[in-house]
Amino acid sequence: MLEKALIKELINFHNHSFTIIDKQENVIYWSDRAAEIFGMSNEYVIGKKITEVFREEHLVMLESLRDNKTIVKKQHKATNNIYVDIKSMPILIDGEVEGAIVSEVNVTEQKRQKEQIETLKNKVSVLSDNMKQLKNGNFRNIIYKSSVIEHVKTRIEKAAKTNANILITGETGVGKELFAKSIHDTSDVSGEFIPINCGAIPSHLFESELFGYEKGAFTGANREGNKGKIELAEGGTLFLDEMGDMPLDMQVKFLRVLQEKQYFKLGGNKEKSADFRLVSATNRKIADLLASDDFRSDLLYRINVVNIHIPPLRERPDDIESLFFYYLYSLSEKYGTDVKYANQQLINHLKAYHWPGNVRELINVIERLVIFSNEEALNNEIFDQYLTEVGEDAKQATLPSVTEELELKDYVEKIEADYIRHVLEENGQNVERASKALGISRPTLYAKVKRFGL
Ligand SMILES: Nc1ncnc2c1ncn2[C@@H]1O[C@H](COP(=O)(O)OP(=O)(O)OP(=O)(O)O)[C@@H](O)[C@H]1O
Repeated sequence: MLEKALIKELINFHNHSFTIIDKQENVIYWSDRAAEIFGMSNEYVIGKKITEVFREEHLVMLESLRDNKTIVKKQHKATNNIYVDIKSMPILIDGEVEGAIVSEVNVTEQKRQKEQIETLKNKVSVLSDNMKQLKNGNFRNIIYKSSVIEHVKTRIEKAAKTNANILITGETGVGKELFAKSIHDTSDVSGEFIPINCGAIPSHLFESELFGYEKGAFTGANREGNKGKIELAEGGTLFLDEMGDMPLDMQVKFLRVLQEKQYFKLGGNKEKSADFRLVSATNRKIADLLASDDFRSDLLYRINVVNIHIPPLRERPDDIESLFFYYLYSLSEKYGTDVKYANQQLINHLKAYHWPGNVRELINVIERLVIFSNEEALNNEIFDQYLTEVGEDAKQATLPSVTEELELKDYVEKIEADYIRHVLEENGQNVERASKALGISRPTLYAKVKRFGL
């Protein structure tokens, strides 16, 4: 009796569980630790076929039983949410396999902590980059890590020193207004930055918005008259956003201002001089503007002396992580919540998505994650749901769409990086298994992971 009790104590002394099956694959021993790890009682498991208790693909001990193999595995997925270090052996009697024994120790928590540490390390590095960025003079509000944006910054610094008219192009939400502001901040001008959104002003009000009006210029006008944006921008920068939407009749009038540097206020008879630096922006392609009947090409040539193109976010995935953590912090502050933990899988998914709405879309997604994640970690499902909502397959690695600015080798590299990221995820970030699935050696995979920053 005492002996039996002692053996039981010994078996449960460490954190290892023990399970024994017989030749018919029935469970004949299930230790207390096994019951603890898997949350299944002795009474429930003993006598059952092991395949009734666990899914066959998770059962290493069947290999020991069927193939007479000893197997030692680190971080084996025992169930959908439990990871164990495992050792499995056949039980031999007179050289015959009569059963199998498996011993497991639960490492789910260690695995979770290791992942958290990895993410925290990434966070710290991204945040320290962002800190450097915040000290980055006139570009401090622009968060980036990519060499693509570094290149844009260099072009802006050169262009801002001249008086040339600048046209910023780029898809919606890439941050054209931020870059316009940085041009203003970098220029040596004393006046203000005056933005005007050409797409948002009804055409009958456009002229008075831009040129201003004198007292009593028209019925309903302000008695004192009004300053137009051109006057407000004196000695500073006039930023015409969505320039492609300027009404045609205004285009003619504005072109005259640019040529003559003079204009009349509405209802005024004294010519005023126009003295501003012009920065315009459009999300239409220059070639489309030139081809269309609703935009004058002579005006386009005038405003596009220097072109600054802001590439879409999908062409600079390095910026996604920096922007993500920057906005995660600022939006958590805005909503008065703790900054929640973001696991690597979420970051990888964010980096793989093609962001047609660019940074604006990313900010909206982060806002959702901050508002609707209830646990201590951000809820990945919120992003999956979002992808479904916008018609994307959440599980599929997304292919970058073709753009004219991308060279073939860069496009191929992006596909390669996306696919490797996808296979790594499918294999629980296990480099050994992923390298086998990809048909490349482990060192080659490591080198690629490092190069693509996966
Ligand atoms: N690199 C960046 N760092 C920080 N915030 C950014 C960055 N790029 C864009 N944003 C933010 O993304 C949002 C959208 O930017 P913005 O309005 O400048 O886009 P846009 O290119 O002018 O778009 P649209 O063509 O639709 O007007 C803004 O809140 C802006 O502050």
